[in-house]
Amino acid sequence: MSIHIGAKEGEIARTVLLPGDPLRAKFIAETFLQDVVCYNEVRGMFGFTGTYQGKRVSVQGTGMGMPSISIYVNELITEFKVQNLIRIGTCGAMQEDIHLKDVILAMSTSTDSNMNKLRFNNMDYAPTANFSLLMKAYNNAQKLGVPVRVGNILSTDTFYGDEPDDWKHWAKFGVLAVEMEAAALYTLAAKFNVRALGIMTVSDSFITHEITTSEERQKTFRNMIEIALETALELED
Ligand SMILES: O=P(O)(O)O[C@H]1O[C@H](CO)[C@@H](O)[C@H]1O
Ligand SMILES: O=c1cc[nH]c(=O)[nH]1
Repeated sequence: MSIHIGAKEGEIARTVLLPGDPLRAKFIAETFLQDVVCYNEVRGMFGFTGTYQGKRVSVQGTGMGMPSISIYVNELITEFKVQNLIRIGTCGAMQEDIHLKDVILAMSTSTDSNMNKLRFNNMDYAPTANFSLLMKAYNNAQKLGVPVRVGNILSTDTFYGDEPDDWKHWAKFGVLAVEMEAAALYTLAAKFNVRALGIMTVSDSFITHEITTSEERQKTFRNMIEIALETALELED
């Protein structure tokens, strides 16, 4: 048991899927896993362990933003010995050729957060996905027939920015989409020498101002979740 996760020793699998929304964790556990046990309800941040095609997998909500995910990731790694962390989130598209419901594998993350500036004495660190996880996820997406984009994303501290055009600067430099957690996840995974990857589904577009309906979200989240679970099958404990 850790401060924010009420699981007992051994109740969390070595591979954990990390949605921001704890209700997405519940949906995934109920829809995709067998023999499910809910190991955490602290703060309503549900965590479940079950099996997918016989493989033990956990799914843990992280909340929104880098301070929140950092708490869960720290505890999952240091207290529960988690080795593989796969974020499954939503993001906003910042390029014209990225559309609603597209799936993005975040190879690297830019950020406007100060967390790593503090950590690295005001110098820049480049949070990067684990290549083995990235390659496995890419190959599984191909096998499942799900087209994916691979590239740099933005992890922001501000869902509601002050200036409506702030995102355009990142877009000009090829950043694909924006979310709010991957930079912290990748940094902590590197710090503790474990593996991390972010898989994101586009839920809205900064270009067209379209947003997905809840039905569309549910259906397309399936693609991202299946990529993550098929990847989990290939990982050693
Ligand atoms: O859908 P999730 O995983 O929560 O991810 C995205 O959605 C939230 C903002 O609405 C942020 O957490 C952002 O990263
Ligand atoms: O952080 C996020 C997530 C989804 N869409 C956005 O625009 N931002």
